[in-house]
Amino acid sequence: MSDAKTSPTVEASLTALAVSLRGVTKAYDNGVMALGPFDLAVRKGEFISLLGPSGCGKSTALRLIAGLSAASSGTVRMSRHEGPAQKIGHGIGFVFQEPTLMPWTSVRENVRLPLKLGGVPKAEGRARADAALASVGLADFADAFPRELSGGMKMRVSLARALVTDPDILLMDEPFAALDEITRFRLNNDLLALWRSLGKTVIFVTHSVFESVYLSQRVVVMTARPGRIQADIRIETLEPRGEEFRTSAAYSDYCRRVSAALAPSYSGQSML
Ligand SMILES: Nc1ncnc2c1ncn2[C@@H]1O[C@H](COP(=O)(O)OP(=O)(O)OP(=O)(O)O)[C@@H](O)[C@H]1O
Repeated sequence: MSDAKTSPTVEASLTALAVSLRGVTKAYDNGVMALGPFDLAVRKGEFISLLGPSGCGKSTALRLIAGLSAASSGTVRMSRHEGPAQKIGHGIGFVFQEPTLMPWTSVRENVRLPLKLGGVPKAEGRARADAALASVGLADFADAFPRELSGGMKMRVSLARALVTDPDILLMDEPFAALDEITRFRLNNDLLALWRSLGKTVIFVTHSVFESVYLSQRVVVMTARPGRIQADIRIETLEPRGEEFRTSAAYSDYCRRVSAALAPSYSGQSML
């Protein structure tokens, strides 16, 4: 994260950052200007949400951070990985909207996949997969097949697969969007508990104002495409959060503030 000319003070603040995007733009080959210029700094251990209208470039921003796609201009920087120099997955875990599990093999083997691809010996991989499954409440389902699981359980498996490499940063792209509300609330609570216990940096993409306020320490509201920062709202409340936060006046106030910040991003957009 450091430049040769960076001062010690700036260096100290940079090392506390997990991710930094400066003046980042992304134009796709078909000419679509998807993002930017976009600036974002995420501190280590922070939980932030990216919120914005459909097509504003949220997934694009995650893909740039993950290194799955290159920026057209600007800089994307990640913190140095702590631990093994060549960490599997480069210190990043990605959870997509679809669980994308292999239907022909067990839950354990699905979770073990990144370790298998990374050359981790089978016995160690199985033990780590079982530990990751236990962390998402699925210890008893390691031998099950994906078809035997509910939508929420499949998403837990997907989360376990992202955690199994012990990433520093967890990128989540609308992971709970397809789930019913009760399942979503449960997963929200379990994700917060995991975040508190594991201390990962989480960047969470959602369309939901309510979900973003419930989960995040900061809600980053994006403009319509090409996505830029419209507002960056810190959610301050007593931790740990739970159902009493969801029904509190403070929660409603934050939801109103975030909705108001989001409204201009929808102006001129057809609701059809
Ligand atoms: N590979 C690609 N090639 C061309 N255009 C793309 C590509 N991927 C995304 N786009 C376009 O870039 C814009 C931003 O897409 P992106 O998926 O990042 O938005 P999003 O905010 O995540 O949308 P949603 O909330 O609907 O998932 C859209 O107009 C999309 O059509």
